[in-house]
Amino acid sequence: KMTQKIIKLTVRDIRFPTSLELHGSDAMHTDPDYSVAYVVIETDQGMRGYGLTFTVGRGTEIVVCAVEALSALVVGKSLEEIVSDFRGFYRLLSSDGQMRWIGPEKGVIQLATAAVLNSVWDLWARMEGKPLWKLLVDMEPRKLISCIDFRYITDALTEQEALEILEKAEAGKQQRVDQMLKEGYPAYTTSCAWLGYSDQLLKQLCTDALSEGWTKFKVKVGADLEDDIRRCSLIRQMIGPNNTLMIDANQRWDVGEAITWVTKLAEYKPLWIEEPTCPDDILGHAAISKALAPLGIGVASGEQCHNRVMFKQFLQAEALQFIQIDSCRMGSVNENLAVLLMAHKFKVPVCPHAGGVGLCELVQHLILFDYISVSASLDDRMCEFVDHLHEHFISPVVIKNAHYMPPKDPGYSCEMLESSVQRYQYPQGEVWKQFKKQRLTKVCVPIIKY
Ligand SMILES: C[C@H](O)[C@@H](O)CC(=O)C(=O)O
Ligand SMILES: [Mg+2]
Repeated sequence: KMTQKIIKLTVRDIRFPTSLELHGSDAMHTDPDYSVAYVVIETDQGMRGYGLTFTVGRGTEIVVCAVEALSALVVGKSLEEIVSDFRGFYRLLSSDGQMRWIGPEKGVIQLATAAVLNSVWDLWARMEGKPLWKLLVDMEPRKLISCIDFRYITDALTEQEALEILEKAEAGKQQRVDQMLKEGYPAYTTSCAWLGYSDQLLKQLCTDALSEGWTKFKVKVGADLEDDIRRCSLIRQMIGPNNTLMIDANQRWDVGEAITWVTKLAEYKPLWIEEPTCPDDILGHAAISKALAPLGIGVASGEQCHNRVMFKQFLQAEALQFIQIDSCRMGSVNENLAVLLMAHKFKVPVCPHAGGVGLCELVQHLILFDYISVSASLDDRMCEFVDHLHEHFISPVVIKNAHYMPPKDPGYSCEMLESSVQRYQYPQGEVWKQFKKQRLTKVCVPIIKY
């Protein structure tokens, strides 16, 4: 099976008009249309692998172009060739002598790398007949290590150290698999409190979430302090003192501003402030972490952290207390493995970013692997959940009692319903043609203040 050659790669621009109802809105992304560059690879024997990367609307066409530019590096290869030297293949994609100039390993080209490699991992897991998390959990530590590009991170984590972490976690692995199959992985919800939601909607969604068993909630902040105080106070009252609250500013502030603003929200006892400032400002995050530590508030970031080298520095600078990996921002599973192992060495809990479209479906595999094969701990750990657009996936996430239940279907859970792909393809899908016809260029209610 593994000798099958990949003979075709297609990529499509799929957009969902989520901005109409301000789903996903935050202080910086006021009108996101949750979207994906959706990749399908096909072998000479008709097997398919599915992959995607997430975007928020305009610009997806640029990611599609970048995927097309990478496709020549994949088409013609057999899965055997790829996975027998996955590190080499990762490098081929991320360090192509000409294309690396438009990165390297960041921005659009890294999103495209993620989409392509996600489809390769999906194909591999399908060929093995396992969900991706199980493929990873069953893999020999040495084989896992051979998928990681350690270039630029050996000052923080050597191959030998990574191997030792994985070998040490072999003990008790089966028990943790059984536990996950029974209980699932703990999750928190961001669905109640997008920035553009009214107080009434927030209350309704929070009431529903509490009745469904959610105990951890994230609220968007950062556009207007008075609004933040009102919303945080409302949600804290609703969830009570013992449930967990997190706040997310999506990069809105300068460093000093972040410290003063969050100090004013401290009485609502947030566990973390997420993305307080520019996602590239490592020393800024370190300063914020230091200033907020006496208030018991940690700093979380990662959804726009573009590669392992950035995460390495955040860890070295003690700039984050929660690491938020993302399945579609960095170089797929390969690069996420490096970050999970570094986070473990630096003793920083991983709480993945999910939501968007497809991000929950994908990242659940990585966090299950983290618990079973790396961290062996659930302390201070939880995976984000957002309740949008799961109906477009062939194997949507299963949430039970606020926990992710491990996926059972083979693959990386990336495959979308072909009917959804056709309907939402931009701009030719029926949904977008309809908007054009009605000249309804998606008018958003401007309730977000600047
Ligand atoms: C634009 C996205 O919805 C973003 O707000 C998501 C996010 O920050 C999160 O889920 O965390
Ligand atoms: Mg966020």
